[in-house]
Amino acid sequence: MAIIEFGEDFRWGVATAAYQIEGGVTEGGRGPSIWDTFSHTPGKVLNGDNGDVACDSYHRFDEDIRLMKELGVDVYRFSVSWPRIFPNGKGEVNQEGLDYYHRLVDELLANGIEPMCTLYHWDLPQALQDRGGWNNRETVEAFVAYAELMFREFSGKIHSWLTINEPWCVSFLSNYIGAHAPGNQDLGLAVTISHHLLLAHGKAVAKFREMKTGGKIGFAPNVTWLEAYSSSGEDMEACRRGMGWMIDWFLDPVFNGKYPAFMVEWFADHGATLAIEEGDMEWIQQPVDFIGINYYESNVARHNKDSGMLQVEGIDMGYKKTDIGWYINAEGFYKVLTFIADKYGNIPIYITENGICINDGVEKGTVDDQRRIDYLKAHVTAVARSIKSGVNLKGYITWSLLDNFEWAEGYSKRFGLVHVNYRTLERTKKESFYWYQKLVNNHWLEV
Ligand SMILES: CCOCCOc1ccc(-c2cn(C[C@@H]3NC[C@@H](O)[C@H]3O)nn2)cc1
Repeated sequence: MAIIEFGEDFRWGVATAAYQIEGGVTEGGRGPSIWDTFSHTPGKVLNGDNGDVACDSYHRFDEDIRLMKELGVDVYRFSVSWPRIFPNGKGEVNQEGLDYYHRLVDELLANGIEPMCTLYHWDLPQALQDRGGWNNRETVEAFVAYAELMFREFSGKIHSWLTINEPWCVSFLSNYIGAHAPGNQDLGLAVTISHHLLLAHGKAVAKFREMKTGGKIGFAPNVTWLEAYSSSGEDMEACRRGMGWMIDWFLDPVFNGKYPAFMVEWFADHGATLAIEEGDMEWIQQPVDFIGINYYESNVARHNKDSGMLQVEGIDMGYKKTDIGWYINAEGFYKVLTFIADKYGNIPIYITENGICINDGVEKGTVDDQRRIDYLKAHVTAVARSIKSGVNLKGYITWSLLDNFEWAEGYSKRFGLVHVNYRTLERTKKESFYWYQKLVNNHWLEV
């Protein structure tokens, strides 16, 4: 057995998101979001599931925080439901919504847990969607106004902020592939939305700097690693396109002030062009303090002209799969982290999401999720390897504390260290909870 060690200043956490855990969708003055609309549209979410109740964390966050305290985590990454703060997306502020998040944050601080706040984790106020949503530049300004209010309201309490979670999912998964809310399938629309998301991010960062409220701010792209099936140019280029879509398209503008030319050209060849206005790129490249990286899977891929818009075909190499069908490949985690550090300079990185869907149920009062322990062990080891290789990694936040509403998969897919019975809302600690507790408190693990 080998011992993998982490420094005492390396931070450990758990992550959730508002629409996936809160419930209480008509309580406390909350307005509807696009995920309320989408989940209540027949056929959009598996089994017709929705977030109306979810884990009922709107009423049970004290219990959730007791679990975090028992884990011993340093950080809780949660998201704020924009329509709880601005029920109509902008204009009138809902004080009950602010009060709820003050109670949550105060309880975290009272338990010595640092709040890391994601401002946008996909639950756009429906009122803004009715006016074009992220396709409308008005939504960019509404996001900045929302961010400004949150920075001011929680100044002194929240010191770590993330603007946008997984902009690839918000733009391309939700408006080109169409699997997530609002479910459009238009590449041009998705490309425009990706630009507006980056603009919203950059303008919010600029507002954060202007307000001088203290703390750090970043954003949380989701990434993957695609290993080329062969050393042929076409296979290597296919993998660059696949990763360029998720990584370079979002990080190049923020860190280098321009979109990757090879992707701009590829999208243009498919009828999707960027409408960049004067000053946009200057807003987008506002320096961030850190970047959140969300990683789940990687694969082997090759060129296939008949394989979708990108002409990238994944190859089943026989890697073990999770219960949501994603490949398990911790080597890809190490490779993508070193790739990002090499390409974008050694910006401080938090892993803001990494975890596995394992649907094991409760037996004899526990969940023997050894496969989750194996996944976490391998991926935390990849994090340690990255640190030893010079990647400026500051912390690891696992997805997720609780089983929760996994978007279009509904409640069928379980990512939590804690099992949730969606009928009784009873929380049950899984074996992985105790494994993570030991890692978090020891700062080392045996592999
Ligand atoms: C080509 C067709 O593809 C159809 C589905 O394609 C995807 C891709 C990616 C995802 C996805 C889900 N998650 C986990 C979440 N991250 C944020 C947090 O809320 C977690 O619940 N990350 N990525 C889902 C579906």
